[in-house]
Order: sequence, then C-alpha cells, then structure tokens
Amino acid sequence: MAQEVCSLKAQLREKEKEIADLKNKLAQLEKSHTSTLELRDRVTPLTPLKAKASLSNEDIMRYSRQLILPELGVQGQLNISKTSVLIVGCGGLGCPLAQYLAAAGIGHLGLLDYDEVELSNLHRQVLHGEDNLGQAKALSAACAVRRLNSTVECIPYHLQLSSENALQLIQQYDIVADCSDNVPTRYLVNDACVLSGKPLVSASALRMEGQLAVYNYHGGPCYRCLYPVPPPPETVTNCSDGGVLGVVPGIMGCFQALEVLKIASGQGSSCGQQLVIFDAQDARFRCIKLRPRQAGCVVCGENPSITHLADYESFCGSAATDKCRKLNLLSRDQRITVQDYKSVMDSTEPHLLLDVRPPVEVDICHLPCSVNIPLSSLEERKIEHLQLLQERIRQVKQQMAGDCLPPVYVICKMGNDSQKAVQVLENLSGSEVDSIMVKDISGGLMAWAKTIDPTFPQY
Ligand SMILES: Nc1ncnc2c1ncn2[C@@H]1O[C@H](COP(=O)(O)OP(=O)(O)OP(=O)(O)O)[C@@H](O)[C@H]1O
Ligand SMILES: [Zn+2]
Repeated sequence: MAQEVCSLKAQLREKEKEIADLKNKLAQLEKSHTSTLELRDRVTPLTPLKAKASLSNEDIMRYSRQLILPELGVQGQLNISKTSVLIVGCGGLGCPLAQYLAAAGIGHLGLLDYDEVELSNLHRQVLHGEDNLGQAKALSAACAVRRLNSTVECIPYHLQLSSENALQLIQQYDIVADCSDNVPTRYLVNDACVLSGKPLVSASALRMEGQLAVYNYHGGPCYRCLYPVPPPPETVTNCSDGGVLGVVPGIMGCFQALEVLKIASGQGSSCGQQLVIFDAQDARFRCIKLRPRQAGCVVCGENPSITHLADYESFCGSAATDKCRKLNLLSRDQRITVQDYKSVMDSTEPHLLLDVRPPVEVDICHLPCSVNIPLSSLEERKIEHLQLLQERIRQVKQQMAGDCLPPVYVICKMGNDSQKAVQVLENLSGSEVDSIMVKDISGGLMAWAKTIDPTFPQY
C-alpha cells in the first residue's frame, strides 16, 4: 500500500512537471507569435526595460562607430538602450525616424499607424516595399526594423491614436515623436504629452519645406502655446493635395531621430525653444526662436482648463485622418455627380468644362476639351484668366440658339477646390464675368477614374 502511494505520487510529480513544461512552451510560443506576427491592436502594457549594466561585446562592435564619439560614449549608448520611443505615424517622417532609432539601438520602439501601404507611399515611406502593398504600415515598418536590429523591442500598433487610447499609450513611453499628417492628431498628441509629462519631438514636411520643434521639453512651450487656435480646415494642405519631394520628409525624419537620440542619450535637445525650418529649394536651414511657455496656455499654463483629452476632430473642424477630407461647401443643386456629367458630355449639350487644378497636375492628366484656370488665379481675380474664361464662355455661346449662356461645370482632383471655385465664380458672376450657371462636379477626376473611366490615371 505504502509502495503504491509512493509510486502514484511520483507519477503525479512527473505529470505536473510535464504540464508545467507544456505551459512554459505555450507561453513562449504565444509571446513570440505576438511580437513577430500579430499587431498589438489593443494597447497592452510594455514589459519594463531592464537597465543594462554594461555593453556586450556584440553591442560594442555594432555601435562602435558612434560609441567612440565623446558626445555619446558608453553611458550615452546605455541610456539609449533603456529608452522607449513612440512614433505616431509610420509614413514619410516615421519611416526614416524608426530606421535610425533602431539602427542606433533604442530600447523599445512603438510604431503606430492605422493605415495600409499604398503605391503612392513608396517614394518616401522607405521602410515599406512593393511586397508590403496593402499591408498594415505598423506591421510592415516593424518587420523592416526587426531585420535591421533584432535587439530592439518593436511594438506595432495598427490603430488610430484617439482620445480614448492616447494617454494609456503615451504614458508608457519616455519620448513621443509626432509623424502624423493632420491637425487634430497634432493637438491630441500635444495634450497627451503635456498631461503625461513627455517630451514631444514634432516635425512636418510638405512640398519642398520641412519644420521641426521639440515641445513640452525642459520648461519650453507646448504646441498649443504657439498655436492656441487650429487653422481653418480649408487652409490646411496635405501631401496628397500639395505634393512632397520624398527626400524632404526623409531629411526631417532623420532630424527627428537626431533630437530623439540626443534626448535619450542624455545630451539633450537644443530645439525646445526654437523652430527649425528647412528650405529644400535653397538648401538652407533657418532657426526661429519660439515664444516661451505661455502662463495662459489652456493645457500647460498655470490654470489649465484641459485636464483630460477631448474631441479633437470637432475642435479642429476636420477628421483625424487625411483620407476623406471632403469639404461640403455647396448645396445639392450646385453640384452634379460624375455620372450626370458623363450624360452631359454624351448628349453634346454645349457647356464649358473648367479644370481648376494647378497646371502641373493638368499635365499629368485631364479630360478633353477642358479649360484650365487654376483656383488660385480665380481667387486672385487674375485679369488675363477672367478674360480667358469670358472668351471661352462666349465661344460656346455661339453654338447655342437664343441668348442663353452655356453652363459651366467645374472639376478638380477630389472635388474640394472645385467647390471653392464655384463659390468664387458665383461672386464674380454678373460683375466681373457674364452671369453664368456654375456647378461643381462632385468627387472630381478621381471619382471619374473610379466610376466612369478606369483607364483614367489616379494620383
Ligand atoms: N491619429 C492617427 N493615428 C495613427 N496614425 C495616424 C494618425 N494620423 C495620421 N496617421 C498616420 O501618419 C502617417 C503620415 O504619413 P504621411 O504624411 O507620409 O502621409 P500618408 O497619409 O501616408 O500619405 P498621403 O497623404 O500621400 O496619402 C500616415 O501613415 C497616417 O496613416
Ligand atoms: Zn502650452
């Protein structure tokens, strides 16, 4: 009997050990699966970084070329390795930033983006390649970063930064980098950084110009101290409207990496009180001294009224993505669909088609018989352009019976500028030009390409 008890106990211990081993194996598999394959689409807590006491031989070799800089040294490298950085936006700025931070041996790298890789991203978003088209940018960037430096703990978040998740996310990181492309996100990131006491390395790039500043850093101003009121949504241009030379965000993203590394290593950033402006055309950097932290600032001032994150989209009057920036400036009867315009075209009804895009875009593609007068020329009431419009209206009128003037249909790329042009023309109508009936073609040439003519180029 005693022998049987002993043998059963031994078997039990054996089984318990087997179960413990299996549990261990499962936990390890789950962990590596999450960190390599799955996106952290929920906000999960970071595992704390263990502060390295010294550099391994491999670290010494890998980082040797920066290690021998007196500005960095062993302590600077160790500091970098225990710093966590959250990158908001894995686009034109976020890609080079992530690349250099990983290469330099940053500890944790949070890579956050809600979007997927598109062909028009590849000229500047250099961590993504043709194989990644359609893939979540956060995952594509994380895979590229892991190939570069597997010792960096990389956490992809395929989600939109919002008032609901921003604090929980940002509180976990030491430094935040704003690489987003829209105004609501800039205010959201700023407020979350102020409320969590984190430095914010912020940059932007458009056309041939870039800007960089470090906010909420060593008593310096926050973004709201400088821009207490958001700009009117219709005055904001993004890369898909205004264009950008890929290398410009490349330079600004690298500049962000530089400031992040200076903060992380302990040298400190010199951009807490100044705005750096890069002019790619003249190959020049200019620095503008920023106004100091404002005592009356609603978030970082002496009596802040913002103590939790609010609704940034309604504060700014625009969406926190640049995907569907659709203005709605006109009434229904001032607009027609691309299908309706196709019927007008097919019916050979006399009319004038006015394309209000800049000439550089008209050179890419245009509808036949359109007259190009850029929106800016209409807004500035350029006399030669108003005369051209008048002349074309009268030419079409000659094909018509009676005394009527032909209708004018206005088109642009997406259907935003064309609405503004309709408003301008309605103001001019009857005074600077003949009284005309003007209508906007909703959705513009991109709607035309999607629904009427799939061979029409999209850009
Ligand atoms: N609130 C947000 N949460 C997560 N990601 C964001 C947020 N706001 C912006 N982003 C991301 O920031 C990135 C900015 O990248 P970039 O300025 O190069 O523009 P893009 O949107 O990729 O390109 P394009 O304007 O040409 O369509 C984008 O990938 C965008 O998805
Ligand atoms: Zn402030």
